[in-house]
Amino acid sequence: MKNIINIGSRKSKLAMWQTNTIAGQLEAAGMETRINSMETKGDKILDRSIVKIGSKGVFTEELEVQLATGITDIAVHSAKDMQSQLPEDFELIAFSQREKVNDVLVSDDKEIDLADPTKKIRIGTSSVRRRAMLKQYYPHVQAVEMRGNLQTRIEKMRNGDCDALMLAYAGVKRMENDDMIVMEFDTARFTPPVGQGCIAIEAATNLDPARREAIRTALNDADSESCLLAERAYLKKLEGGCSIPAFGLACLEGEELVMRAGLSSLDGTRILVKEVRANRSEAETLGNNLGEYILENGGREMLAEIRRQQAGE
Ligand SMILES: NCc1[nH]cc(CCC(=O)O)c1CC(=O)O
Repeated sequence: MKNIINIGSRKSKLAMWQTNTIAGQLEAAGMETRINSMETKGDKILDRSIVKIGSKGVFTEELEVQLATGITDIAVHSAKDMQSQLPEDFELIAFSQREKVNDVLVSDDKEIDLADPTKKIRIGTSSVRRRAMLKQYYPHVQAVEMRGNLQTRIEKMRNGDCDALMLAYAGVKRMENDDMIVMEFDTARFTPPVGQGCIAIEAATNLDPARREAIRTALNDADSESCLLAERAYLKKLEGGCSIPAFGLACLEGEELVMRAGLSSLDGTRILVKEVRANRSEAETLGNNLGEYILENGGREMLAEIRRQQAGE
């Protein structure tokens, strides 16, 4: 019995899908698992945007308490929901193989066409990045604030709150709503946020090293890890989490990492973007340098303005 891996997870349907997938991989590697699911602060507060709830790690804090006390060995997260700087004594020990990373438009109206400026289309999203990019590339489209899980959002859309939803393909696919996808956004203009499509495994740094290694061997995808190290180094340089409209995507071309990342102003009128390449062994340096470049070329001022605007909201 003592070799059971205890896994912490949020209770949402997407979180449980991801956790069950991870548990399945551990079981396939010969380990026994037990899932300990809970509602976090971020799941309970649905009437305010994440920016306004204010505290960092609203989806992770309570899971980290369980890791620190040894109630759980690992916690399963969407990589993109993780802060770039984890609290001391915690680390990400594995990254899953990645799902398709792009955003999609979900609607009951198959005829919806964002490119037609005569149509008044309202798109539900709570993401500042998606809001800014929509303003940039489809200025006639209206973004409306929309939180809650995928099922809630689809319900709100059907109640008339909006005409379509902009979401990560990964979540839509995992919830088996991919039959409602009416458009796929290209990653060159709509570059996804750092970590999209990837599941990250968090542990306390005091986790038994043999357990840590066994878990990592069963779960870690080396290609995913290279990309995520670059992307997370970028976000860390910007001192960002999911509340700033930063974006970053690294892909492997052979042994070379190609990374495209940037930052948008909240109103979507300005977008900074840069693409760089390096050998995958330089993943973190690549992300860090790209962050430095963005900061030095207008990003620092843009970030300061974003933080002022968000503080005033
Ligand atoms: N922000 C919430 C969130 N966190 C992870 C996913 C989807 C799965 C993923 O991108 O890994 C979503 C939904 C969305 O943004 O549409």
